Amino acid sequence: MFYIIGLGLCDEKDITVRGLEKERLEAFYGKDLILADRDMVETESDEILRDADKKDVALLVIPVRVVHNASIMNAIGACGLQLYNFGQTVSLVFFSETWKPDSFYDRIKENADLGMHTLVLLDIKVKEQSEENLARGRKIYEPPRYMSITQAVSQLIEIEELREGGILTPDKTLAIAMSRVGGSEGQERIVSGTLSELLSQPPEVFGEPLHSLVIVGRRLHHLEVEYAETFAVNRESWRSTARDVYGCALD
Ligand SMILES: C[S@@+](CC[C@H](N)C(=O)[O-])C[C@H]1O[C@@H](n2cnc3c(N)ncnc32)[C@H](O)[C@@H]1O
Repeated sequence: MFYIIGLGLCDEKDITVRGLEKERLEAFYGKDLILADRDMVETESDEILRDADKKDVALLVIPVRVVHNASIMNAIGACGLQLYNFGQTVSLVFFSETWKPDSFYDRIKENADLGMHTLVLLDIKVKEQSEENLARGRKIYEPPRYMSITQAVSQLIEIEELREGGILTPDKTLAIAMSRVGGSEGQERIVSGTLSELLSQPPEVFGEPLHSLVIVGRRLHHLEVEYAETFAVNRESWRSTARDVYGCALD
């Protein structure tokens, strides 16, 4: 008996299918298992059925319901900045000697021109193969790497120096570093300051990965300043930058 399992997403090469392991499915349904994604079931199942002996084939569709997850895209509101005032989210990838993609800068600039905050997601490298292992087809993976806040801020400043758009000025641009937002007791860290203040902090200040960074936009309400001030490296400079550089009306 052949079974065609129709799921929203699945990949015959990958043993994990939406949390169901192929082996477990096989143990349950028997060895002759064909995994098919929904499109395949809809468009190619006839072909699969033709290939097999029709009387021995059953199409089994497992109903899937999407449960929407919590996301950093809204959890970021924990920093005190108004979610309505965020612009486009950007991703910052690990720079190498030869590869320094900087298109994120244009997006931050577009947000900055509208006075909007920018959520910067930091690169993570998990289950990466070295070029050699990849070329030789060896399934040996490098240790996981997570971009730190210090590295992210350095990369932002490096590109600012190249592009000179005046949007990521070390002593004048406010930012909020966040890690393990929504994590269990004592894991979440939120640290606010100018880019140069964040850059001068020792790594332990930012806690364990995952990390994200928010670049504060000019459309800054005094309540946002006051809330995020509770996380400031230096409350006085946080307030004075918000007042003098961002033009925020503070007492
Ligand atoms: C590839 S993105 C995936 C985002 C995920 N799909 C979500 O919506 O939360 C991974 C990046 O999101 C950010 N991130 C995810 N969870 C986070 C958390 N709890 N705290 C801080 N940053 C987080 C980090 O920048 C991390 O490197």
